[in-house]
Amino acid sequence: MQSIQLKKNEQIIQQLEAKFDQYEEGFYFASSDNRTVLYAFEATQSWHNWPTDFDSAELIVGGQAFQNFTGNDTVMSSFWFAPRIWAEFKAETISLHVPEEFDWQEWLSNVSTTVEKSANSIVAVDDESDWIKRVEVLIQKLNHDQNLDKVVFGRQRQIVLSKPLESSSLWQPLSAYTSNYRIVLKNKQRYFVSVTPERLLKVDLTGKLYTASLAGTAPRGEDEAEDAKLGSELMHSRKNRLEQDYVTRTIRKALGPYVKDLTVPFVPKLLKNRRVQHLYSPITAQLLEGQNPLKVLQKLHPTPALGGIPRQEALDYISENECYPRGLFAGPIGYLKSDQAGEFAVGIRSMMVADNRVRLFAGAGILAASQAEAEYAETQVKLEEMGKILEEALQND
Ligand SMILES: C=C(O[C@@H]1C=C(C(=O)O)C=C[C@H]1O)C(=O)O
Repeated sequence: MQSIQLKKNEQIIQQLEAKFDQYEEGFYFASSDNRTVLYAFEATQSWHNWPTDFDSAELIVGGQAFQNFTGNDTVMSSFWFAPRIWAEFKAETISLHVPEEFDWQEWLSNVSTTVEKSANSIVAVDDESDWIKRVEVLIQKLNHDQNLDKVVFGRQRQIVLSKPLESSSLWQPLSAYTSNYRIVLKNKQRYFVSVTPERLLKVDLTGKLYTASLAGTAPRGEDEAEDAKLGSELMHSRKNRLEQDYVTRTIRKALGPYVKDLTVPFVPKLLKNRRVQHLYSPITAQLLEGQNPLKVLQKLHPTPALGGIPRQEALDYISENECYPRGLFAGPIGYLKSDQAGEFAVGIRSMMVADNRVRLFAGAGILAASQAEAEYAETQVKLEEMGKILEEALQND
């Protein structure tokens, strides 16, 4: 491999975005703190489960299905790859990693940045109309079953478009979400797209580890006063504080054997997204010598923010009672470098695009004290986050 340093500019960014059309495998990852921006293309090695034996790869990228899905539906199943070509943003430059003897100038310029546009629109929507009923059944069960405390129950909105959605129309709407992760994973003609706020794991070169406990949701207010009121109600809601505390305790326990110097703030803060706000506790620790970030990731996933409590009972409930497999929704998605630095987010506020078919995903943590209608309203707002991106993308298409 060789790495070329280029001065960062709009034209190169557009060329990298346009490369998604040319490759069967592509990955874009921008972190919510905007410290990491990566583009990666073309698999030299790929995995359909947790990656193993990747000693010679400088970088691996991809995502793990929420529960290992064994169907052959690309992107619904786990997909990781070691890229042949990748670009990483630095403060003023872009470092382009390509094979030796590679004509990178020709590669960069060989793109068509003007895609032909023609109107695209939504022609059908299928929205799991019995979801509220199924949540009522779940709430009953949580009230009577001693062996189940929390289940994050998911739903999918399936949309048919009048023509396939072009990846080129996604970049502009995604770029507005600078306080969230922006992630695109392409495998064959399918894209998984996420603007998640949720970090699952970040490990830096010194082995410092960052994760977070995120659960409990309220909408954003129309104005500052209403927003502060909704935030304060969330901070003081017993049900939401309990839900978030479960997540924090489970993360602490899962990390225990692998880290030292674990710190968790005493009380959560509010994490504000465009349409929702959450209870949030950033957690830091130091990875013990000889421990590997992928192993820690496998121990963390799924946290009760996405699965439930107890873990296995909740996972069984999800696979038996949600209408469709989640695929990459709510699974870990990110990258790991050979120097063991890496970052993985949780693939929520997301959609899967397969030609002219789109699935939007959302879920809500259900406890015995939950109200089905309120949980439905919460998932509606969560669906909106990616729904608005889709609407804008259709206008650009
Ligand atoms: C499952 C989702 O969100 C998760 C569930 C939350 C909740 O129940 O309050 C909050 C944040 C996420 O951990 C989603 O957005 O689809």
